[in-house]
Amino acid sequence: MTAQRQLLIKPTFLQNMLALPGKELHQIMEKVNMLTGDPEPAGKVKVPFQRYWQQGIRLYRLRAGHYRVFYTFDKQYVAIWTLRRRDESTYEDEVDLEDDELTPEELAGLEQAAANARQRPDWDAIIAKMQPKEETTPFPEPITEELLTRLRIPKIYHARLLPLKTREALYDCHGLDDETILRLDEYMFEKPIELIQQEPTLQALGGVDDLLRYKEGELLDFLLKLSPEQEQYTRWPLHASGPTMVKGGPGTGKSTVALYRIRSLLQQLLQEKSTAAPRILFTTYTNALVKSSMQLLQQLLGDSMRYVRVQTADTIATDVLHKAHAYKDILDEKTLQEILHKAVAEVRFEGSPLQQRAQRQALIRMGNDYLRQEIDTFLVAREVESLLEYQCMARTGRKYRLNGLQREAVWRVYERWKELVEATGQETWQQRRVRAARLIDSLPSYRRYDAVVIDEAQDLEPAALRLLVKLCKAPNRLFITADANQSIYGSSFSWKEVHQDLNFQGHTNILKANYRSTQEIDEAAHSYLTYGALEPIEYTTHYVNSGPMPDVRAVLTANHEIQLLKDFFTRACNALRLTHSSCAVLCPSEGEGRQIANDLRVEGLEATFMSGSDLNLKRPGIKVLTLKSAKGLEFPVVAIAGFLSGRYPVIDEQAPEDEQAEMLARERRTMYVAMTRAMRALLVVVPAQHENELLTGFDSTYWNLSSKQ
Ligand SMILES: Nc1ncnc2c1ncn2[C@@H]1O[C@H](COP(=O)(O)OP(=O)(O)OP(=O)(O)O)[C@@H](O)[C@H]1O
Repeated sequence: MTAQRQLLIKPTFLQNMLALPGKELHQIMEKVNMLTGDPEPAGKVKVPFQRYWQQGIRLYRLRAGHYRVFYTFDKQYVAIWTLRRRDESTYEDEVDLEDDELTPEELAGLEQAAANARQRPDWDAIIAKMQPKEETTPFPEPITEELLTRLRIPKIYHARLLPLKTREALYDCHGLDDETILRLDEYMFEKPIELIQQEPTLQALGGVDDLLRYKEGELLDFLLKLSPEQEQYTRWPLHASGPTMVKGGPGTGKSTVALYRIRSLLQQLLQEKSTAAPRILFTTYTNALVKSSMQLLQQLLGDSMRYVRVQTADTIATDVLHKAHAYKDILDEKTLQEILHKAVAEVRFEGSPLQQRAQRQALIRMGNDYLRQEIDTFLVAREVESLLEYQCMARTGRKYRLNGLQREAVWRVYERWKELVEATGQETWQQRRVRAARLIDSLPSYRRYDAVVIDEAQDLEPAALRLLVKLCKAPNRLFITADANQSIYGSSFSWKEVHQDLNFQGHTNILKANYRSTQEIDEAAHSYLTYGALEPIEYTTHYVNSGPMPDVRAVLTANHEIQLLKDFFTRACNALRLTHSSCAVLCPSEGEGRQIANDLRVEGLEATFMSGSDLNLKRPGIKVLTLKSAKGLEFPVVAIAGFLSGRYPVIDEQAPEDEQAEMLARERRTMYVAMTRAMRALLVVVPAQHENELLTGFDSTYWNLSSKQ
């Protein structure tokens, strides 16, 4: 008897299943069950689907009454992709094949064709085929009460849906939620196999029973099937000799692995008799990421979520200060700028008049922005205690070299700045993190965690990391994910410099397959980052998805920009079978973002600007965000726009050249992060009338520039 393979499914198949009437459902479930025992092609019943094999997709189909089940398999699993009603007129190529039983030679020929297949399909041709050819596309069958009930479409929408006759009317119908639109669309018009291929693969651990429970509404979600490479990193043993770090380019699944790692840690801890009730801390960079991680963890852990705390490092730092009765308010931006101006104006230098003049000039050349960065992310965050220490330090990550005299000038300003800040009774975020990391040692009653998982660590300051390390009961229970090239706030530092426990030697792994973006988007973003990268960027070596090349378009006016965005979103949504809720515009600042959201609304598109602290990704319509607040998130369709004012990037032209280069590199990394949020379609809109260093360097090998201008 052959061993049962693991059952995997694509979301499209789940949608198909919902539409099945009861009798057919049982017939299909029997076939699916049978496939997990024996998926090998056999006679006319289970055959390779020739058209897709020639494109390199090893798809098979199985006859099941009035339906066909489309699936792939290997030694370990069977993955069910979709279910289609048999309709001889629609599937002529299948009918041809079906009548001809394949000989072993023909099958070998298909194997060869699949092996030789081009890696990148002709997306222009595929998309052209997906676009509606006529003005209206009628539904192939009427919408009925019975159908809506089977599809689990909420009763409140029925009256609105019953009179609809065309696809366009469905998308134009007000007051429907996106899930309803997509569910009906998917039922009426079959989704192209190329798009189903790009869907994540889910695990039905309980086999067909899980599918039946889903149909009954008892099971709401399925877990993602991780790759063997990812799986391995979720299982790093509890008793490893040191902390673990997982690196990897954007979209390689670092956050996903971190979340699954928690599940595995929890299972291990619960098995260990010595741990009463395990406590695990998961931290990530922003509140928006905290929210989305909590939702995923809830799905992953169910009731065991009670053992996990999800927070930003800053929330924890604040909590520590409250517990230590040492809380201070955070200084606002305006006061901070005034304090720095005052410190620079009042600072007294030592040495000869010539030396004093040289120090003053050094400060002027540096500019206040640079000085502020030096104080915040270097002197305060790295807890430099004396001028001597500062003079001897390697300033890792800072391009602009400072000689002894210049360092002394900065140090004197820093001393005055500290006094002025202290006089306000308030503090900066950097100071708060440092104080919390120190105070935690004086709080033995503050509960430590059995394990700490830190996501997006590249942007955490050393003090925040140190605090998190101290909160973990043992260094080998630390798990960190990071990608230096996505660092958009701080500059790089060495982990061991932060804390002796952060020694990752022998415990650093690199994820190499990108699951989020198409190969075309990821490669285009990499080519753009060539200037600005902090680490070599040739990490990613395998892509799961492919699609058309991303576009760069130049515009002259705001109106032109809005028309371009509107056209891009409409085309992309049509081709990818999505609604506008899957689209995002990423802008350099809140001002530009609000304006674009407003202009899109005037054009009749639902669009909302969302600030970093006010993200609601479930909200229908186009999301408009700043480049920075999109960190860690993802959207199927992304446009980067809002540069017409010519105000970005903000680079102080008075600053020394090295420093300007450093600022530009940071801005380019921010753009890179924004580009890599796109899953399937990406457009960058640049101003036509002025050159901008941030918006140059689009190589035509990777970017579609044909329509630039
Ligand atoms: N094995 C997998 N199969 C299918 N999808 C996956 C797999 N692993 C990750 N994904 C999906 O890929 C996307 C990117 O994953 P994730 O956010 O974990 O990547 P990341 O490396 O943390 O990205 P970034 O650093 O760019 O924020 C998510 O939608 C995730 O669900």
